[in-house]
Amino acid sequence: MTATTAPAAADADVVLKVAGISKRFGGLQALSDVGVTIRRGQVYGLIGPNGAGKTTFFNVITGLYTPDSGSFSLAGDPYEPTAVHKVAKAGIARTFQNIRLFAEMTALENVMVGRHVRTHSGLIGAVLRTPGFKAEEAAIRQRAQELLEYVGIAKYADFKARTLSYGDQRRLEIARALATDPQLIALDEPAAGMNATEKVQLRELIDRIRKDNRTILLIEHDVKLVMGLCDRVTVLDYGKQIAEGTPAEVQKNDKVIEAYLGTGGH
Ligand SMILES: Nc1ncnc2c1ncn2[C@@H]1O[C@H](COP(=O)(O)OP(=O)(O)OP(=O)(O)O)[C@@H](O)[C@H]1O
Repeated sequence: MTATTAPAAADADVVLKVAGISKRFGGLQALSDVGVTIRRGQVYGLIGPNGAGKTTFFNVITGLYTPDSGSFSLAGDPYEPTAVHKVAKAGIARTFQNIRLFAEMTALENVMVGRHVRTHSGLIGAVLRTPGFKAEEAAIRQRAQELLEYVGIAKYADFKARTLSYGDQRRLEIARALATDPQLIALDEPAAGMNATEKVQLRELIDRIRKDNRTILLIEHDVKLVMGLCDRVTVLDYGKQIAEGTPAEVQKNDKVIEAYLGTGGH
């Protein structure tokens, strides 16, 4: 391979590339020049002590916060993370630390809402119930049902979201995110509040999503889960990226030990 073709080939499987992200809240520099490169099929972890900037980073790349600086590309195309719906359309789906489902809608309907990001009939079609809308709606319903099966909660399809257990609500959020056919699925503390059995099941699900060649960005406080699951990890501390590498590499990093692991975890 020649030197000129190598960079292009090396970048061909890059899903998310962000560089130079900075974000200040008043006098607080929440992110300073943070960048990540995430490749297709990777589970990429973002860890760091409380207040390190993980959620801010997530919020910036998913359009909730406007960064002060930074460049963004998704599957080789630049994207502007200026609004949540634009980011979803561009191909990043996310879940939230505090689950955000439509509590009074059924599990199936929650996933169908996610699918609507990729539909065409729009609001007018929905109101007039045009034939095109009805056919599309049937396809959406079927795909939503398949996704509930995929995450293991098909039997709750007709249950209101609020009646599902905590672990199942998190699975439902993942199904809804997958319904958008994302290039990247960003999971914000998916294991928070889960018991040991639920964590094992979550790990299996994330592994399965990866094997299906999806790409995952993960914020997680459970260091064991992150280290066992992720291909690469970035460690933030006070808004700065203090380490990047494989789990084995970052675990050995002195700055990480001092800033994070050495404190006994958070
Ligand atoms: N909207 C905001 N306005 C002002 N300050 C904010 C805002 N969001 C976050 N911060 C501050 O930015 C810093 C980084 O917070 P962030 O929530 O990103 O950290 P984190 O790593 O996700 O923490 P945790 O693990 O506790 O969720 C913190 O000092 C926080 O208080």
